[in-house]
Amino acid sequence: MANGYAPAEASEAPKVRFSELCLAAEGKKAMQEAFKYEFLTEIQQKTYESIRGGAEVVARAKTGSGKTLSFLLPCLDRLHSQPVVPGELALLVLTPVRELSMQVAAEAEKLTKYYSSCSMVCMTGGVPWEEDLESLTAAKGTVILVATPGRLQSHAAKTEGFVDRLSKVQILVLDEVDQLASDVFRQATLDIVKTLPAASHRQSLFYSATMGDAVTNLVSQIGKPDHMYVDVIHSDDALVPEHICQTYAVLPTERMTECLWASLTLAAAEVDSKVVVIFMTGRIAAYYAEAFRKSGTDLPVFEIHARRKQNQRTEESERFRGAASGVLFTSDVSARGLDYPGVTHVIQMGAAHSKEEYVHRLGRTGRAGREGQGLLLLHDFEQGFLADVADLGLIEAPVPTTKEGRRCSTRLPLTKICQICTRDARLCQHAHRQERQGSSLLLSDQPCNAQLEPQQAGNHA
Ligand SMILES: Nc1ncnc2c1ncn2[C@@H]1O[C@H](COP(=O)(O)OP(=O)(O)OP(=O)(O)O)[C@@H](O)[C@H]1O
Repeated sequence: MANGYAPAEASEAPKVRFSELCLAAEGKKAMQEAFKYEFLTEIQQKTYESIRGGAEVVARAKTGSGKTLSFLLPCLDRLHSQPVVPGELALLVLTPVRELSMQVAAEAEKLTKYYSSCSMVCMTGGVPWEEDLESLTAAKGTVILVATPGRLQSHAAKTEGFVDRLSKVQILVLDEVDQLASDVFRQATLDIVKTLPAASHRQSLFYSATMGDAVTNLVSQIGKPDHMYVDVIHSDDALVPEHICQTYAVLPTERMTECLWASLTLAAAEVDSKVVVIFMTGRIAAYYAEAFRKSGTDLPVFEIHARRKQNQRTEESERFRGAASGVLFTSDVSARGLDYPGVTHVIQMGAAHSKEEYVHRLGRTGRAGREGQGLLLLHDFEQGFLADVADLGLIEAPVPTTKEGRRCSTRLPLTKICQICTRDARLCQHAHRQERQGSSLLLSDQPCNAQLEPQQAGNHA
C-alpha cells in the first residue's frame, strides 16, 4: 500500500455512453459536437455520478486516461443545474504547471460554449497581470477559475476583493495533487485553501496518476473524512499504460549525446514521429535544442522550459500541439498532464527524481489508448535508478549506435555537435559553463574556436 490506499480490484464493467448519462442536454451536445466522444473512459465512468452528486473524491488513474474531463464534466453539469449568482467564483482548479492550467482551461472553455451559464478564467504566472483582471471582470455567470498556485497567491495578496471571491468557491480540484502536496507546493496550496470555505462547506477533488503519503496527509488535512477513493490502477506494477513499450540503456556520459542523436534520427525516419525529449534542466534542454536545430535535421524543433519567456512557451506549446511531427526539447515543466496529440516517443535524458516522475514523463506518449515508445537513457552513474523502476516493465534496449546513426545518413553526432559548438560562441560558452559546473555535456577535447566572453575565458583557464 505504497500510496496509503489499498489497490483497486480489477473489474470489467460494461462501457457507458455519454448519451446514457444523467447529464444536461448541453453536456450531451458538447460531447457529441465538440469532443466527439461516445463512451466514457473508466475513470470518467467510476467518478461521474459521485462527483455530480457532490461527493468528495480522491482519484487515481493512469496518464492519458481522461482525468481532466472526469472532473470538469460533472462539476460543470452540477454548477449548471444551480441558480446562477453572476460573477460568483464557484469552481477552482489548481494545477502546478502553467501550460497545464492553460490546457485544462481550454478544455473547460470548450464545455462553457455549451454550458453558457458558466464562464472560464485562467490565471498563471508569466501572463500580464492586467489580462487576469480583465478576464475576471468580463466573466459572466458562474465563474470557473483554473490557476497555478503562485499567481493565485499573488492575487489573494494584491487584488482587491479577490479573497472575498475565493470565499465563495463551492468546488476545489487539485489536479496533479501529489505535486501540489509536495514540499515545493504544499504551503502555497494550504495558504490558498485557507481562503476557501471550510471543508464541510465545499467539495474537494484530488486527482493524479500517482499518489503517495504526502497526498494522504494533505487529504486528511483539507478534505472531508468521508471521502471516496476511486482507483482504476489495479496494482503498482500497472502504473504505466500497457500499450507503451518502455526501453532503457545505460551509457557512459560521453556517449549520451551520440545515442540521443541516433535515436532521434531513427525516430525521424518513421512517418509522423513526434518526440518529446526531457532533460534534467532547462539549460541543458536549450543547449540540445539549439545544437539539434543547427544539425540540419528535417524534424521541426520545439523548445519549452523555464528559461524561455512565457509567451514563447505558450506559442511553442501550441505549435507542438498542432504539429504532425517534430521533436520537443524540454525539462520537467512538460512532464505532467500535458496532452500533446500524437506523441510517438518520449526520451528521458537521465534519471527522473523519482519513480512517479518517470511515470508522468513517460505518460506524454501512449495517451487515450494509443501506442507509444519510451526510452530512458541513463548515465552509468545513474544505474541505481533501475531498481526504483524495476516493477514497471522496462526492457534493456540495444544502444542505438553511431553506425546505425550513419546508416540513417547522419554524420558522427558527437563530432558534429563539437563542430557546432566550436563555431558558435554562445553554445561554446554554454558548454564551458556546463564543464565548470562539473556536468560536461560534450567531454570534447576539440579546441574551442569561438570567442569567449573575457570573464568566462578567464574562468575556463
Ligand atoms: N471519453 C473519452 N473518449 C476518448 N478520448 C478521451 C475521452 N476522455 C478524454 N479523452 C482524451 O484522452 C486524452 C487524455 O486525457 P487527459 O489529458 O484528461 O488525461 P489525464 O488522465 O489527465 O493524463 P495525465 O495523467 O497525463 O494528466 C486527451 O486527448 C482527451 O481528449
